[in-house]
Amino acid sequence: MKIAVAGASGRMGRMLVEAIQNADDAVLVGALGVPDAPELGSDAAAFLGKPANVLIEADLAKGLAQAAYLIDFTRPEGTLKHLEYCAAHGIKMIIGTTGFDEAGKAAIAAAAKKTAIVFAPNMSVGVNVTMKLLELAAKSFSHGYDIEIIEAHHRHKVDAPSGTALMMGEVIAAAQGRKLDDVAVYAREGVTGERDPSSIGFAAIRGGDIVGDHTVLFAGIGERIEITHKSSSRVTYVHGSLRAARFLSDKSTGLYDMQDVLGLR
Ligand SMILES: NC(=O)C1=CN([C@@H]2O[C@H](COP(=O)(O)OP(=O)(O)OC[C@H]3O[C@@H](n4cnc5c(N)ncnc54)[C@H](OP(=O)(O)O)[C@@H]3O)[C@@H](O)[C@H]2O)C=CC1
Ligand SMILES: O=C(O)C1=N[C@H](C(=O)O)C[C@H](O)C1
Repeated sequence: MKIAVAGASGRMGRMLVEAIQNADDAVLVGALGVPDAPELGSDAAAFLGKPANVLIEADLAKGLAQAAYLIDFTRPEGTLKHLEYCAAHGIKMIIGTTGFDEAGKAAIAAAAKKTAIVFAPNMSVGVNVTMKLLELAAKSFSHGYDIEIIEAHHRHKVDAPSGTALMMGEVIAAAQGRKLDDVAVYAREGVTGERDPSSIGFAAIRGGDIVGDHTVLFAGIGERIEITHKSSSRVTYVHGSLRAARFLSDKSTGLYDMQDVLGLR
């Protein structure tokens, strides 16, 4: 697989570069960075002490010249720019970026008519299996249980709630025949009044180097159930991304997520 990495000097980008360098079935053929970034023009694998002979480029035509796949963990505005180029040139995309608005998600769906895309807020096997547990729990606890989603991430994360927490909310709401937009409560402050029993609440914690923790609390009278996933390393997202690229190898168009990749649908 001829893969380019966007955000090549970011937390996920670097780990992806390293994993591709170590994979038998993948080769790094491109690396993207933002204009004016100090890393531009340097070797994407320089931090490993073993060059990949691939320079970090801001020009998409240069950075993606040989790419069949782009793995993108950047920011919504960056991903959407890359998306336009990839759709026009038939480059398959694995999108891990979070924080898209509805228009951004619609643009990804439209681009998937021209190229094949895996778009998922969490590439780890564990989180995606947890989604199935949540579906089951949500059906069983649809009455009499208050639902709260608590997530914790490192101090550098810029979006809240996390994409994973939002997906958990969507999965739970759908399992209960509801729409997350109608029931989500994203913040509480001051005299809030009693909890609306139909709501799904969110709380976001930011601090230190927390990789990514998610807990869903089903709080009833006399008992509470907590379903928790904790990431201790980004390596699970990296492995999931490469698995997603392999999944796309025989697809030319279409929008998929990690439930499709892992056969969990
Ligand atoms: N789906 C999943 O499994 C996971 C998703 N994520 C998501 O991936 C994204 C990146 O996370 P992380 O690696 O921690 O973040 P980092 O900030 O470490 O890396 C982001 C990279 O993208 C670059 N970038 C920033 N803005 C733009 C832009 N407008 N256009 C192009 N490139 C840009 C940054 O360059 P510079 O530093 O020069 O600004 C940096 O290299 C986040 O949205 C996060 O939520 C993270 C982990 C797992
Ligand atoms: O920004 C991160 O770090 C992460 N972002 C993703 C999200 O928003 O859900 C996935 C993971 O939790 C790490």
